[in-house]
Amino acid sequence: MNRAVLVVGGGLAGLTTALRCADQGFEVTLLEARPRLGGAAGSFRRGDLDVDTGQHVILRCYTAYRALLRRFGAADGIHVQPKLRIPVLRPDAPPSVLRRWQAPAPLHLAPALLGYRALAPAERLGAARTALALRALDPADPELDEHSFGDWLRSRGESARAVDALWGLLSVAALNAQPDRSSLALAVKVFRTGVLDGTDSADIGIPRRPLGALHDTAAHRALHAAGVRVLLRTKAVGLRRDALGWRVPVRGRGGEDVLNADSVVVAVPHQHATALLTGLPLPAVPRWSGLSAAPIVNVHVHYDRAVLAEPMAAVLDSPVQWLFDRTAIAGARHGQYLALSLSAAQDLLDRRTDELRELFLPALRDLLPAARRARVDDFFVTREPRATFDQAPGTRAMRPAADTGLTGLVLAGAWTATGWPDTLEGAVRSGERAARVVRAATGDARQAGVEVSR
Ligand SMILES: Cc1cc2nc3c(=O)[nH]c(=O)nc-3n(C[C@H](O)[C@H](O)[C@H](O)COP(=O)(O)OP(=O)(O)OC[C@H]3O[C@@H](n4cnc5c(N)ncnc54)[C@H](O)[C@@H]3O)c2cc1C
Repeated sequence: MNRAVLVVGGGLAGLTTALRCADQGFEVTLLEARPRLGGAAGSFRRGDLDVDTGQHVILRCYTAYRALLRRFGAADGIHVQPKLRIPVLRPDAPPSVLRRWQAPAPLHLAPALLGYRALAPAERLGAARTALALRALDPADPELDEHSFGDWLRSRGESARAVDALWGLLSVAALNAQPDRSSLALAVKVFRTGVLDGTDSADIGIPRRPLGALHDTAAHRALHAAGVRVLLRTKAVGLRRDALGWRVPVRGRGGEDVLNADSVVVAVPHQHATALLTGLPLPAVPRWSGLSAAPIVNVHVHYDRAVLAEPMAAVLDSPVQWLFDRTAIAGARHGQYLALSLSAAQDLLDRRTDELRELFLPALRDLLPAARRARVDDFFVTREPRATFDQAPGTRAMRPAADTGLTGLVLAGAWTATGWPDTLEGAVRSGERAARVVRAATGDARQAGVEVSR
């Protein structure tokens, strides 16, 4: 068996690939261009605060991601609520709560839909009917990916209010796109796997430690224990093959070098993969070059006192979308530190911090009476212009398989063809798949359980 595997990219996809390949007996080197592991799901320090590059939320149905955290010895780093409960705030209106029952699916959602005060009673009944129709759709049906979620909802008779205040409330956060810009196939995946098919699938998990503690510190320990060599601040700048295997020129703190490997797993975002693989005969590259990116903006507000009584809340009829209390997670020593997660944030990305301050502080005062009397001690903004790929109709055909068709060259990443949206769960599943392809191509394909082209 050819033993040396090089994994390029230390996000969740690369971390998973590296661990799985090491478990299979390969000699694994993991390259990461940044000084830390975790990719899009990391943290940085600002004064006394540990700030996540973007607030992340998981669902109980993220089984692969949660298994990876267990492998990191960090399963307690996420608190999963015992039963789905989402407070929904509106300015000048009493809050609603979306919650589930302990009943067989889809009955578990009856109270959430029928008691949801943000919709009129007829809209709630309509939404219950739409949920049943959605449950009959197959997310793997390629035809669904040709349509937008918004068009499909309207074809079912959903009102603009229901699209916005119920379906969009969840799908914008899950797909980082408005319903009219979201692939119906991916929306079906989100609502079936994430909400409708299992009683407890949608129970929400929120990190109770900074993402860096989970995906960098704890990941390093697991990689070390598995014998993976980790090279940080080391960027792959090309890729070529000769008779002896793959050659990967890299640039790092020590200057330039060329690393050799029998297999290379490219686990970098799609734009980087395109640049890295230029010149190789890969028919999938022109297809995935059609993928574009969508931004997420986080607005961070540190108040001198508590203003939000919930660990998190969704918001309607306001520029605020979702609110998270990050005080304890970030190690804030006083007051309350909130993060506002703003998905599909194309309109906010280029606005100056003082403009966002003028927009969001009054919006928070409208939602949270205690914020009207509170002093703002810190206000800052984090912007991720390429947070996810743009999960629009037609993107299914652009997402490549792990197996590139070139022996020993494998793809991973949340943007590859996982069937999942661009999420932590998709990233981890892509890494698992990539490790199976590496093994199949170099060793016992039958045992790996995958088909590989040669
Ligand atoms: C603000 C924000 C909020 C999000 N919220 C959620 C959420 O709530 N729930 C959820 O499930 N998902 C969420 N996501 C999506 C989730 O973070 C991603 O799907 C996932 O982290 C992607 O992992 P990945 O390994 O595929 O890619 P990445 O995390 O992008 O990792 C790729 C790595 O490759 C490295 N790299 C790139 N080029 C090179 C090179 N040439 N050489 C070496 N290294 C290289 C990069 O530095 C990076 O570390 C969010 C993302 C963002 C940005």
